[in-house]
Amino acid sequence: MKSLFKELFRYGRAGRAGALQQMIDEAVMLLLPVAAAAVVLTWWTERHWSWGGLELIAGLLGVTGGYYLLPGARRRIQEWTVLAKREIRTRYLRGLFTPALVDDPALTSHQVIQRDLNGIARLDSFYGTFLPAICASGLVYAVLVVLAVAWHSWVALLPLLCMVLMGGGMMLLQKLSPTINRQYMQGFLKMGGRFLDDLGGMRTLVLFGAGERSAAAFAEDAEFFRGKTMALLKYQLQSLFVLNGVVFAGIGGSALLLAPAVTTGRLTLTQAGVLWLLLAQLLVFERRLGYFMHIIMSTRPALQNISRVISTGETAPAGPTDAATSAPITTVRFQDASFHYPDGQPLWAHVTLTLQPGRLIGLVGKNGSGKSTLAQILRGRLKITSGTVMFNDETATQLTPAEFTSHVAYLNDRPYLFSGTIGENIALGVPDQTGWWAQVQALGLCAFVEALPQGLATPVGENGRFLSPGQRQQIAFARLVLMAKDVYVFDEATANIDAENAQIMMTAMQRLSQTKIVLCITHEWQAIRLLDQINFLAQGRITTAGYSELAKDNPDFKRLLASQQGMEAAG
Ligand SMILES: Nc1ncnc2c1ncn2[C@@H]1O[C@H](COP(=O)(O)OP(=O)(O)OP(=O)(O)O)[C@@H](O)[C@H]1O
Repeated sequence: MKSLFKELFRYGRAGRAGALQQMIDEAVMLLLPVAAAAVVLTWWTERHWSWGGLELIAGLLGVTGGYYLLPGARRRIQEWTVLAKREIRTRYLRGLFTPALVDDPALTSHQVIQRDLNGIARLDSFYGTFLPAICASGLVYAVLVVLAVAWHSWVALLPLLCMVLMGGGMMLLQKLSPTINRQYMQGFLKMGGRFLDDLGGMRTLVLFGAGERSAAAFAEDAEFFRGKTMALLKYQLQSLFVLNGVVFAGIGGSALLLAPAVTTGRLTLTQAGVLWLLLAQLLVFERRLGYFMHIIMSTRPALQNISRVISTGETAPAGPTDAATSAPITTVRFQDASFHYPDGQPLWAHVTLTLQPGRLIGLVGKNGSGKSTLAQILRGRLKITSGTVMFNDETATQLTPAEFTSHVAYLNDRPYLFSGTIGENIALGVPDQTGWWAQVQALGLCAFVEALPQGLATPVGENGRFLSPGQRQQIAFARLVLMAKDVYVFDEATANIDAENAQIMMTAMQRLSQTKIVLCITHEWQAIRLLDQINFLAQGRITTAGYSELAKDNPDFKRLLASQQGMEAAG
């Protein structure tokens, strides 16, 4: 928690000094009513004006009046808050786009929006409440201690006692808090995730007449969230009850304790009044701090995540193009490699295969045999559980996520297109905007663009919905080729597109494989036929051979082909 506060304090540096000035000034202002009370009490008990008190009031008014005459004096805490939040948001968003976090399961869009960006918005309480309250209570407590020592009173110990009582009460309640906060956040994220999902798939819901079922599921999530919100509110009210109870007991109790000191003459009424007012102010600030701790506990998961994303962003290179790119990868070798998911049986074992440019290499196997898992290992997203994977002379474990991103390109059957034009989508990552179209044409990709009236300037619509799936795939393929990677992994990239487009894609893969490592993962008969070398994955083992050899000798391969041909014949 301490390091979290330290980290928050370092943001918005340009506005920090000004904000601290305003905090100190506001804290000093708190002494004004105390000085005024001292003057009034002196006049009431001794029938003369306390000139010292009046001078103090004049001095305080002078200092604070002078400060407030400065332009923007009252807005400095607010300005710092805005600056710090802006910096945190910028660093967080930059961190989100580091290669290491691109596929982080804790950073889905609704988690980013609901938990983290919302968490940043709630940081107002840190800059605008917590720090001013710390500053004010520090000053008031220092004055209280000095006066209590000078007047031989022990009341300066009372705020410490109250703090212990508040802390104890809060700690007891906070034993419950992690569970309550976690469940509340889970409910919030689940409901938000379903909302975004339903919004994205609204047409599908309508088409399948599943709107009512989905509404019922949403209502269930909303009810869960409502229950957890009520639990959180109850817990917050209980905390407030503890905080208020201690504050009021402290204020009332201190008055009762100071009264005998006045009656026995150990303190004058003015001294007792001054001590009591300082105590009351201090306790009110302690209450504010207690409540702040409460808010910070509920924002903690977001803050921890924000801090993780920011530090990953700061330590990793800003993007794939900035990554330390070593020599091009010309060989990838799996040597006696095995893999299993933490909760599963071995998926495949003792795999040995070599990937090099010069021929189109395939990875073939039936659904669930572990092909995509192997692709994730090639991308550095997963690690094998035994054996070795070598990229040139380096083991996969030596490569950083950024290096994987800079060397390995991946395309599955669900690429994302942006709402701009075809040209903008293809040239998305191209720094030099000239000459790229010729590269695309050389692979035989995107020839359909020539027949479009607007050519490359044709809008693609939201996620490419004005285009056919095959056209979308070609654009995504071309976009990757222009990034000039060394290893290309096509994971079922020709699934779900028509035969003509699939043929174009396969031809482009063949051409690309002359200079780059290309691995085509597929279980489609039409695509399998075009592979130069097939790594066939069945029963957890890989057999490497050509098409005709496998089709002749391997019963599992024959079965896969037969079922594929059957399915394709059935349409
Ligand atoms: N993160 C995961 N945790 C546990 N098991 C997983 C995980 N991802 C995949 N699996 C399981 O591993 C097995 C292999 O999955 P994988 O996606 O690699 O197969 P595949 O051959 O690519 O299948 P398909 O052809 O359907 O894409 C499946 O049984 C799958 O359920």
